[in-house]
Formats: sequence, structure tokens, C-alpha cells
Amino acid sequence: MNNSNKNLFPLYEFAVNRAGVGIHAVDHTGRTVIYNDKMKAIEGLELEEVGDRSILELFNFDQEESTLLKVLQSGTEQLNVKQTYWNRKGHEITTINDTYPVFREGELVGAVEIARDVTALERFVLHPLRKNSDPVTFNQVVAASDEMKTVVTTARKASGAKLPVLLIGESGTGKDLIAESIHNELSPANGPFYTLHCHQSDAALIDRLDEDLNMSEPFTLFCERIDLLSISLQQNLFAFLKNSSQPGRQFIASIGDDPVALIAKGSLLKDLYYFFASFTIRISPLRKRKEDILSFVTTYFARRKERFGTSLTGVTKEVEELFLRYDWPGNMRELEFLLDEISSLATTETVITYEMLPLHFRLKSDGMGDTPTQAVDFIVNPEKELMPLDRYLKEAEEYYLQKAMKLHDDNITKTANALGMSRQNLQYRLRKLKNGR
Ligand SMILES: Nc1ncnc2c1ncn2[C@@H]1O[C@H](COP(=O)(O)OP(=O)(O)OP(=O)(O)O)[C@@H](O)[C@H]1O
Repeated sequence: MNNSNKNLFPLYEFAVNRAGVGIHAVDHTGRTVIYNDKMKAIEGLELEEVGDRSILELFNFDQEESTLLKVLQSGTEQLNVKQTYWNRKGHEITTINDTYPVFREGELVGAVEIARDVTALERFVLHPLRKNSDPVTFNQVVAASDEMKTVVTTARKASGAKLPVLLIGESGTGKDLIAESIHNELSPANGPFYTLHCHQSDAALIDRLDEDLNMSEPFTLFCERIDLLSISLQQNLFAFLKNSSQPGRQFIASIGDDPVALIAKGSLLKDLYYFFASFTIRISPLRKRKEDILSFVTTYFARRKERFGTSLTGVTKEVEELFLRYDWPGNMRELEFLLDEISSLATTETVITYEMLPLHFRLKSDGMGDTPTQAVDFIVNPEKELMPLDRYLKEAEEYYLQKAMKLHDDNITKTANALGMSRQNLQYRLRKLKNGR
């Protein structure tokens, strides 16, 4: 690199890190050389995990899993590859990826992947309750489990109390749905329901609230995932709320994790937490209230039939059992997306069979039987049918990594050392197994 190019390096670096798309570039050997801030946000990596390694060997991808490596091998671009997955922070992310080979003087020197995060757009398009123009009320909330029944009862009380409300739950558990139901239960009815999407880092986000909200009429402001705002924006939000609290204004917030843990790790401002904490509602993850799964499926098809006249009414016993075994890391949203995906392909079928499940779901839900995998499962037994090699290798890897992690008290660094692999590689593999990506 000549001197003038070197002088330009800080400018390139700045531009790459400020870009609104995720950028991941590898050189011709497959080594990561660029991994920008947006890509870290998409993958859910912490800055300190990347540290100085931001341009060196972040992951050791398996050949067949990485579009980047595929493009390196084939030398042809792959455009518009859509991926939906749950990143390591448990956030559901949908990206559309374009991956290009890069040539210099006819020689392949690397590949670049550009990922557009379309999560918000996807949610807007696919959100069935939003598609429905009816206001969202508690009637639309599926609550077969005792846990969810308690949530609904407490939320109804919250709308009577007219106090700020804090909703706590993993992504996709229905916080947004409950917030809007509280709003529509207020008596007398409130003005508009505004959602402040806190998934952004726009410095003027809070300053604009005064203009964006009509302060002369009653309203409900739902601050969705305040724990994703920077602390300085949380301070601005707290100042705004303190100055704007008055009768007729309902404030609701949501967070994705336990507030004590969030405050301890510096992701949640204590003052902001106390502002909302007067009425706290916890929504358990779907895996802890499995009664809601089949109830949601039934409601989903009934609603779909009513609106589109579709013929699907339910799932086979086999699928039912699979749904009950699977742990739904993306909670109700993941189930809803899956049903959307299947329904959009169905024609005259009346029940969803195992064969109609998309491959990505079959892969990640396979092997989630009640009996955990044991070492003996990997011995070739002439009395048992052989497993396909892919599945055998996947299960063996999962088994080995789980055992190794347990042996080292779930400490990533120690386990990675013992396995002779980088910490990043181990984290990548664990996350991949979890997401079934
Ligand atoms: N109990 C439920 N009954 C009916 N639909 C539900 C229920 N829980 C969630 N959903 C549906 O699942 C999807 C995700 O819910 P929602 O957006 O409210 O989750 P969230 O907890 O706010 O997620 P995030 O933290 O990612 O914003 C929505 O389409 C919602 O309607």
C-alpha cells in the first residue's frame, strides 16, 4: 500500500463502520479482514469480543456453511439470500445478503458480504395483528397457560391503575401485543398509541419526541426495548418522561431481560427503570408455557380461515409433538413466522404434516427428542438403522461440545483452550447449533 492509500485508511475505516449495512469481507484464504460495526450489531457480538481482532480471524466458518466461502470457491456472486435467525443475544434478525467475489487484475483476491437488516420491515409486513386493522385488544391474546392468564389479568389491572408499566420478556413473547392491549383497555379511551422503536442509535431520537407526539391530546407512548438504547439516550428519555408525566398520558416500556442483570451490566439506566417499575409484568418465554403453543396454532388458523378462507385447520399429531418438544428461542414470533411460511405454500391441505415443515425448521427441531443424546448413540449398532452421516456428525458435535462445556463449568475460554480452537470459533459453533442456522 503506498503512502497516500495509507492516509486514506482511517477514512475507509470510518465509512465502513458508519455504514447502515453489515459488511464482512474475507481475503482469498477465507480470513476475515473486515467486520464492521453494523455486522457486529446484526450478529449480536459485543465490542470487546471483537476488540483488536476486528479484522482478523473472527470466525472459522465451515466451508459449506458460509456464503462467503462458497463465493470464494465458485467466483460467482450470490444475491438476495434471505436469512432469518436468532442471534446470540436472542434477537430475531432477518437479513438479505449479497455476496460478491472481488478480483484484481483477473485474480480472485477475496469476497465481500453485504447484509441488509430487514427485521423491522419484515415485522411490519408479516405482523398479522398489524395487518388486521382492528385495534389490538386482550381478546387477541392467546392465554391458555396459567402464566399467560396471570399476565392478562395483571395487564388489565395496569390499564385501570394508569401508572407507567414495564413489560419484561424475551424477544417475541408478546410485549408489544400486551402494551397495545393495555392502551385499548384504558377508560376513558386514550388518544393515539405511539411506539418508540429503541433499536436505533439516532442521537436526535428523543429530542424529536416533542414534535412527533401531539402533546396537546392524551396519548400512550410505548418505548419498545429501552435496554437497546444507549445510556445517554436513556438519560434523555428519562428527562423527557419526567417533564411530560401528567394525567391522560400513559407510558409503557419493554425490556428483553431481567432488569437487575441489565442494570448490573450497564445496559439499563436505574432511574429509567424506577420510572416504569411501578407496574411490572413479566412474560415467560414460550418454552416455559407450552400450553400456549397449540392454542396459538388453533387461533392462528381460525383467524386465517375467517380472513382468507384458507383450508388449513391444524397440524398432525407428529407435528404437534415436535412443536411441543422444540424450545422456540424466538418465542411466539418464531411460531407465527413458521405458520405464515407454511400457510403461504399450502394449497388444498387441511392439516400441516411433517413433510410440509420447511427444511430449516426440520433441521433445527430434529434430534430434540425427550431422551438426550448419549455416548452410546454414536456406536454403530447392527440392530439399529444407521443415521445419515450429516445428522450423525451434527449430533456428535453437539454432544461433544455440550460435554466439554459442562466439564469446564460453561466457561467459553477454558473450553475453547481444551478443544484447541479459538473462543470465537467455539462461540460460533454453539450459536449455530442453538439457532439451527
Ligand atoms: N399470547 C399471544 N397471543 C397471540 N399472539 C401473540 C402472543 N404472543 C405473541 N404474539 C404474536 O407474536 C408476535 C410477536 O409479538 P410481539 O411483537 O408483541 O413480541 P415482543 O415481545 O414485543 O418482541 P420484541 O421484544 O422483539 O419487540 C406478534 O405478531 C404477536 O401478535
